[in-house]
Amino acid sequence: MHIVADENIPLVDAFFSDLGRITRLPGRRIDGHALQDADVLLVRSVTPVAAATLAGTPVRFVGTCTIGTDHLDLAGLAAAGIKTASAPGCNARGVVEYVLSCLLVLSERTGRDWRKLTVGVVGVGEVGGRLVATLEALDVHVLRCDPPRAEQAEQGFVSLDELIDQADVISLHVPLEVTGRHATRHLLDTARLDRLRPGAWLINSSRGPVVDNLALRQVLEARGDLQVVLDVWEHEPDVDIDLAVRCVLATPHIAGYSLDGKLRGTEQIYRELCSFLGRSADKTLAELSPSQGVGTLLLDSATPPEWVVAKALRYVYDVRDDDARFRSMLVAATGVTQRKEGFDRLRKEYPLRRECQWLAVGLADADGQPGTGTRTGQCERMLKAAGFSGARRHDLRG
Ligand SMILES: NC(=O)C1=CN([C@@H]2O[C@H](COP(=O)(O)OP(=O)(O)OC[C@H]3O[C@@H](n4cnc5c(N)ncnc54)[C@H](O)[C@@H]3O)[C@@H](O)[C@H]2O)C=CC1
Ligand SMILES: O=C(O)C(=O)[C@H](O)COP(=O)(O)O
Repeated sequence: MHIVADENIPLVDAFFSDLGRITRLPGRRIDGHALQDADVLLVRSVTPVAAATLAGTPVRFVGTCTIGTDHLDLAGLAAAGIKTASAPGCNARGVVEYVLSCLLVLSERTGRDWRKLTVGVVGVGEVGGRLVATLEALDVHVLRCDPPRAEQAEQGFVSLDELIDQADVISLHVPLEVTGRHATRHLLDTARLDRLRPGAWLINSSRGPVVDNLALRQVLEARGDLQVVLDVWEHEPDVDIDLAVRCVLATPHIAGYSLDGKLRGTEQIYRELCSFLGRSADKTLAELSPSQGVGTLLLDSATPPEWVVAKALRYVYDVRDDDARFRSMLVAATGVTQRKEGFDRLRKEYPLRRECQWLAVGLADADGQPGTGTRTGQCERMLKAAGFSGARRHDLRG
């Protein structure tokens, strides 16, 4: 069996080499020509796959090691008898940590405490659902908007227009759907962007075209009060530089780029392929992936819990690093080609990032003894709510 795989799928050899011969290619260079004798195609989000691309090739299975599937023509591939698989939820936690980091930075920049704001989450699936759960566990007031779920008679949702009227912060987590009753392309158009509350924060880490980028640039030119964070862009990797400079934070589609998230994506597609082939999936991520955490961070259990949580979050992931790298690439690039290459390079060479679960947070008092008292309890509770499952009272005396 011949497997053609995007070169940016980690552990592809470890998982798939027993199943067949693997050819690794840059995702944007995978086309019909490269698949002439391929049986299996493993992609990431940058490779559009239509039935026409695979016509005349032996490909019978297409797996994307991502959550999003908008780059796959699912209906066309199914009609052509080609099995498709994706990796639901694989990097959802990374996106939640990205959004939490953005909230910390926006708080610092505006002087508004994010925990006292109303956060509107649009799209309450794998990512949005985890974000809602985390924010609510941190006692943040959340509004949920998900018309497809609301239509299933589920309770607790508001319409998008109600959310826009009431939310101080809007975070988008919908799939990109170009057609249909719940289409999301340009879900935020000029009319809705104009109606954002004064000083609203908008975070888009879903897909670029969910926000009309030209309209957003024009609205930002007129409204300096809005605080916008974009991780995803219309026409990626060709980023509108005039829009990027108007964003408080701008990053190159890396919200979900924890190593853990990428590895889970590889494992999920390995399992899907084994099931398609009728083979048992005998390899596991637990055996193949790095098992070590990112160390221990000692924090003073007598300091306010929100400081403790902010410090631990910054230690694990700080979106300002990605923002700085992206901006310096945009400034250094001369012309569109270099900007596009720079966008892809930042993603390909993305630094090691682990998730909060891997950081052991030790809570000790100023004398190095395990924290006691109400505040330590609050710190522990908030750390666990934020995802630091390894938070403990720590004794420095050994
Ligand atoms: N920037 C990044 O690195 C990443 C981006 N993503 C993007 O985030 C998207 C969401 O991911 P998941 O939560 O895992 O997807 P999901 O499919 O689990 O959840 C999406 C939710 O959006 C809802 N929805 C659909 N149309 C809607 C509409 N018009 N208005 C409001 N809600 C609507 C659905 O009912 C569903 O509950 C992905 O499709 C992908 O495009 C995902 C992972 C990483
Ligand atoms: O999983 C998704 O959906 C994402 O948006 C991924 O973060 C995309 O990563 P790449 O596939 O573009 O590496």
